[in-house]
Amino acid sequence: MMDAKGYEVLRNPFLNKGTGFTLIERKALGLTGTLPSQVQTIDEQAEQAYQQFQSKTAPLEKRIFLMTLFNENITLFYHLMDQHVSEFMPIVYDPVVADSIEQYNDIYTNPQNATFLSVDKPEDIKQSLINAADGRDIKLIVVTDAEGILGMGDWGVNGVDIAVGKLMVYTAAAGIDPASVLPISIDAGTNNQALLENERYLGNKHARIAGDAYLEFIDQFVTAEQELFPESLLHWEDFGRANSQVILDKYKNKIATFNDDIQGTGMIVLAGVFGALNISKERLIDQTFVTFGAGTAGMGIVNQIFTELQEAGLSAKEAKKHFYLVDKQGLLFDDMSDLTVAQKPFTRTRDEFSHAEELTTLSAVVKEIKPTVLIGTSTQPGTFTEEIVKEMATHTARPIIFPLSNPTKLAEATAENLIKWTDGKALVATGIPAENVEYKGVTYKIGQGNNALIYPGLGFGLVASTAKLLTQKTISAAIHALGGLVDSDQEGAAVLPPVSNLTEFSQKIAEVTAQSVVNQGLNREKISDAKQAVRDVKWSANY
Ligand SMILES: NC(=O)c1ccc[n+]([C@@H]2O[C@H](COP(=O)([O-])OP(=O)(O)OC[C@H]3O[C@@H](n4cnc5c(N)ncnc54)[C@H](O)[C@@H]3O)[C@@H](O)[C@H]2O)c1
Ligand SMILES: O=C(O)C[C@H](O)C(=O)O
Ligand SMILES: [Mn+2]
Repeated sequence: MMDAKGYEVLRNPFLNKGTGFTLIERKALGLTGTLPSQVQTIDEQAEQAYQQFQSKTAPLEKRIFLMTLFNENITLFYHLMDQHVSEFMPIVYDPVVADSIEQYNDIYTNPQNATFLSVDKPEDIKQSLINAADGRDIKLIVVTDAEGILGMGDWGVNGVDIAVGKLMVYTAAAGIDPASVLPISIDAGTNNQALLENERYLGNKHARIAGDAYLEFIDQFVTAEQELFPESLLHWEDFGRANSQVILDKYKNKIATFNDDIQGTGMIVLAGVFGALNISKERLIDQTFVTFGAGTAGMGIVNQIFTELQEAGLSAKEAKKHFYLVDKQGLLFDDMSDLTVAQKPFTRTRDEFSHAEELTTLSAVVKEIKPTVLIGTSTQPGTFTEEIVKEMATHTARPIIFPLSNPTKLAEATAENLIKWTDGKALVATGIPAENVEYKGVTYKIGQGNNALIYPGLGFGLVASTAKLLTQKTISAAIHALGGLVDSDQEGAAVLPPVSNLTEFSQKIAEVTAQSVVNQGLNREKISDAKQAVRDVKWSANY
């Protein structure tokens, strides 16, 4: 790749600078005459590209423009994104990434250097990874099988865009070298009937392969991936409820890996709860949690808070009493036959209640339990109703309410309604970005309770410190790094720091993560100064 010449250089987005090539470079690379005579600085190029970006009105058009730019000139793309992080995040990532996944077949363009692995061709795994890496030294992989894309269900091969989007946030937020990353789609088939019937669908046109055959394919993938990129971090994204925890448990003590929906979400939500408690001046051990939607994310959140309650001195038995899980069945009881492995330890018994059989709705549970914290990862829009929220607010001075389901159309409530219904008392975080809420003369800032606020720093810290494993100790350290970054005394303060500071706090999370890895002796390479190690590998988007 480094010896590329002429159009090979211009067509390689990792190498291309377009009109940014100096005359000397043009001569050396055989580009003389292939570009107009003026040489532009990257800022001049960025200004022109931004103007073009702004001329598009539809969010999906904006996204297509940015993806085309990415495919042409990666350095310029990130230089521009650096200047407009808060504006670009919702376009390259959630929520607009959801539109691009839904319309993938119709707007298909060059797949951003992604790897496509087919469950029908296990023999191709290794060569596919080699082809897509194209000689690059891969340090970070985001892989999805797209069975649970955000809250939208199964999107088959279209889901590759979430892996691409997550990686773009990694580089924009934490500064991981884009040449060292690889997005991967595992095409295990799809159970999305509309896709199967769509003539333009680009993935395997058969039902999802499940069970042992599926897990065997995953294992072949992990083996090949580890063999080819032994120092890489493997990030799992948007797998289905039945597989996500199983896969994580299988590999978490063997390789550097994490599941973003389970662990990343657990981390950001606990950080948000801490932020809220800083404002209300209350203690974690005094909270009662109702989680609505006890799936991958919901149980990741419960487990993270459960761990923290024990850190705070509670026994496992005492800590469990703080949780009430609500899923499709209503409150989850130990006698139910359709519980997941993750749910089982946190169920309740019917004899705890005088009318257990009535606790089949969120409304009934909130009335009965009087929670202080309500978390939504249910994929069910509008389910945090005015009645439920007002009921909660009558028993709790500062109710903590996080409607986290993505994308926008699936959120359990809007921040604005939560502030109004509780007369400004609710401490709110939402999954997607939310505007400030003006209410009775106070400006309420709304934190974004999205794992994107934490996984880039965490992952980059692991890569920079050449971590062999991710431990609970490191996870806790990273969560606490995010605390104390919000001015909680200001009226209407947010529970999490703003996305406009994403690069700043991702750096801090990365440093704390790297330090924790080194403290535990989990680094592969010798590292004398963890902070310096993070600075050393940080990539910046300049020529
Ligand atoms: N903000 C974030 O950082 C973040 C992170 C991860 C997931 N999420 C969002 O959380 C949602 C869930 O994601 P997941 O990966 O956990 O999916 P999942 O499928 O694993 O879990 C969803 C759960 O909701 C339950 N559910 C469905 N209908 C319900 C109903 N009517 N009442 C109660 N429960 C119901 C399902 O049975 C399941 O247990 C998605 O919308 C996703 O976008 C947000
Ligand atoms: O992708 C996001 O916006 C967050 C999260 O990973 C999700 O699945 O919703
Ligand atoms: Mn996700």
